[in-house]
Amino acid sequence: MRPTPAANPGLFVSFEGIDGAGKSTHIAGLADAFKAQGRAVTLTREPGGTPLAEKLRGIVLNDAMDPLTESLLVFAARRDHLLTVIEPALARGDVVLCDRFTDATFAYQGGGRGFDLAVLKTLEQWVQTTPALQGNGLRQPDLTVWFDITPEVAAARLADARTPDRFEAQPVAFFRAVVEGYAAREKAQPERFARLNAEQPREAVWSDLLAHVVQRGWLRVH
Ligand SMILES: Nc1ncnc2c1ncn2[C@@H]1O[C@H](COP(=O)(O)OP(=O)(O)O)[C@@H](O)[C@H]1O
Ligand SMILES: Cc1cn([C@H]2C[C@H](O)[C@@H](COP(=O)(O)OP(=O)(O)O)O2)c(=O)[nH]c1=O
Repeated sequence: MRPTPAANPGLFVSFEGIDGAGKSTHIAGLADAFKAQGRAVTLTREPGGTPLAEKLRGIVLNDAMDPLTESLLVFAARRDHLLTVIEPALARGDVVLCDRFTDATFAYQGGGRGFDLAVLKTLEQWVQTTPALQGNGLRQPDLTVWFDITPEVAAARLADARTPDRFEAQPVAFFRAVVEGYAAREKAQPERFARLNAEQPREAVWSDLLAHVVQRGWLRVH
C-alpha cells in the first residue's frame, strides 16, 4: 500500500556561516515560529544528527587529519544523516532545520583548507543522490540562510564565549577563505540562498530571517 501523502510538502532549510555568526541564536526561534503555525519541525545539525554521525563529529572536531580524510568523514556523516533523519522527515512533511549542510564542506574544506572542489562535487553527487528523489535528483536545501559576517566581528563574539574546537581555533585568514567559499556557493546557486547581514543587532537579523521565510509563503505574518 502506498503511504498517505503528507499534508504539507517537507521543507529543508540549512543555516550557514562562520563560527560565531549567530546561527544557533536564531534556529530555535525559527523552529518555534513554525510550530506555532502547526508545522512539525525536525531540528538537526551537521556534522551529526544521528548516533553514527555524532561519533564522526567528535573525531572531525578533535583529531588532526588531512583534508581528504576530513572531507570523507563529513560526507560519511552526511550520508547517514540524510538517509536516516532528513529524508524520512521530509517524507512526513516536516520542516527540517539543519545547522550546516554541504555548503559548509565547500566553505571549510574547499575554502578554508583549500581542498579540491572537483572532489567535493563528486562526493556531493554520491552522497546527496537519494532514492527519495526520482531520477538522479540531488537533494539540496530548499533554502540556505547564510549568516554573513566578517571574521573579526565573529571572533570578537566568540572570545570568552566557548572553548574553541579545531576549526574555531583557526586564524582570521582561514575564516576569510571560508567566507569566500560561501560566497562562491551563493554565486553558483543564488535562488537557494538568503544572505543575511549578521553583523546587525540580534533583532534586525531575526526580522530579516523571518522576512525571507514569509516571502516564500512558508510562514504567515500576524
Ligand atoms: N546579532 C548579534 N549581535 C551580537 N552578538 C550576537 C548576535 N547573535 C549572536 N550573538 C552572540 O554571539 C555568540 C555566537 O553566536 P552563535 O549563535 O553561537 O553563533 P554560531 O552558532 O553561528 O556559531 C553568542 O555568544 C551569541 O550570544
Ligand atoms: C558540516 C561541516 C562543519 N564543519 C565545521 C564547521 C564548524 O567549525 C564545525 C562544527 O560546526 P558547529 O556545529 O557550527 O559548531 P558549534 O556547535 O561549535 O557551533 O564543523 C566543517 O568543517 N565541514 C562541514 O561539512
